[in-house]
Amino acid sequence: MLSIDNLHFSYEPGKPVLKDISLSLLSEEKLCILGQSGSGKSTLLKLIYAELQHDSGQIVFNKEEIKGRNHQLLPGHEDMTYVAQDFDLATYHTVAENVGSRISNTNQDYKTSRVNEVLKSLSIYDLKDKKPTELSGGQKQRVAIARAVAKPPKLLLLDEPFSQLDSGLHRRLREELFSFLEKNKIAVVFSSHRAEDALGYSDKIILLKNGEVIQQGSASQVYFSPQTTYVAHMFGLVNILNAQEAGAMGIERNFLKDVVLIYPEEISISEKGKHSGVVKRNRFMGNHYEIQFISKGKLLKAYHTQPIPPKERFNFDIRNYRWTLLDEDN
Ligand SMILES: Nc1ncnc2c1ncn2[C@@H]1O[C@H](COP(=O)(O)OP(=O)(O)OP(=O)(O)O)[C@@H](O)[C@H]1O
Repeated sequence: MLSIDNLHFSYEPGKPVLKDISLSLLSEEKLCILGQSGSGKSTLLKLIYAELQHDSGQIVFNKEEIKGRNHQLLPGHEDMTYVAQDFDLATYHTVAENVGSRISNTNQDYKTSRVNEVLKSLSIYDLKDKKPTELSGGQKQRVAIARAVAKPPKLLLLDEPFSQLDSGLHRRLREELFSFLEKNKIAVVFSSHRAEDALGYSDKIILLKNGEVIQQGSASQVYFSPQTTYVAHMFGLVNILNAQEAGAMGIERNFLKDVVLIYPEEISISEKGKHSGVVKRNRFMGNHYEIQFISKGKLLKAYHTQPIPPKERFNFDIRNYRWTLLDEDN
């Protein structure tokens, strides 16, 4: 349904912001553009929506080329909706009016029931008679998303859809929104700087750094085979061992790669483990403890169900690891 080939874009001549971007998306698929602030996520979404004009490359949506802002009177496409970071709600209209604004008035009963269904699905039914000025940032964000899906598009573009929400509400809305999109068969391209959004909620991830795709694939491909330490660090805590430290752990050298990467959950603490370590400190993380320990002179981190007293010696096994390339930024 969407394919992008060799896309290049710059806001100012000679200062490329997106370089050689290629990706594809099938109907009903979910794609996450993952990257740190300034990596080019919003710019890529704006190009797909033809809010900007790409310098070269091709964007095809539903077999139609999106030629860019200079080639169409208004941005967008009838089968695509876009929720920007500024929401752009109509201030003098109620939440229900905003959400219904893209649904035709020809069948009022349908319109009312569809608006109510969407408001309930996104837990904002109670806000239906309020005006946007009476809402918090997170509530406005949900109203903007509700408006974008009330008349179901084939493709929804979401720029950092959970940025305004605290973590509890973020998890709840994320679950509600993605269930709604799946039920309504709506494909989505969304941007996030948070890897946990990408992991559980996308079929594909593209990882942007300084305007370039540094890796793309399914969530598990990217998680388990990160091409660089930068990619791995996007997913949180990792242990990185240089060749010498890896050798001391009995891990065979891979001469094409720089370092060994081990996720904390890949270290299992057990009496019969073939390595040993001494506990430096424990961190309580709610449903587990992060055990920081020294083994062969290297500080490592593992997860465990219980704390282990500092200075205590224990045994562990490394269940999985992979060699990868060192990225100087991480
Ligand atoms: N209107 C503009 N004019 C010039 N440069 C811009 C403009 N908008 C963004 N940029 C630059 O383009 C680069 C990519 O910005 P973009 O907003 O796409 O990144 P992002 O990954 O979405 O960041 P964030 O997560 O902070 O929104 C940044 O270096 C930014 O400073």
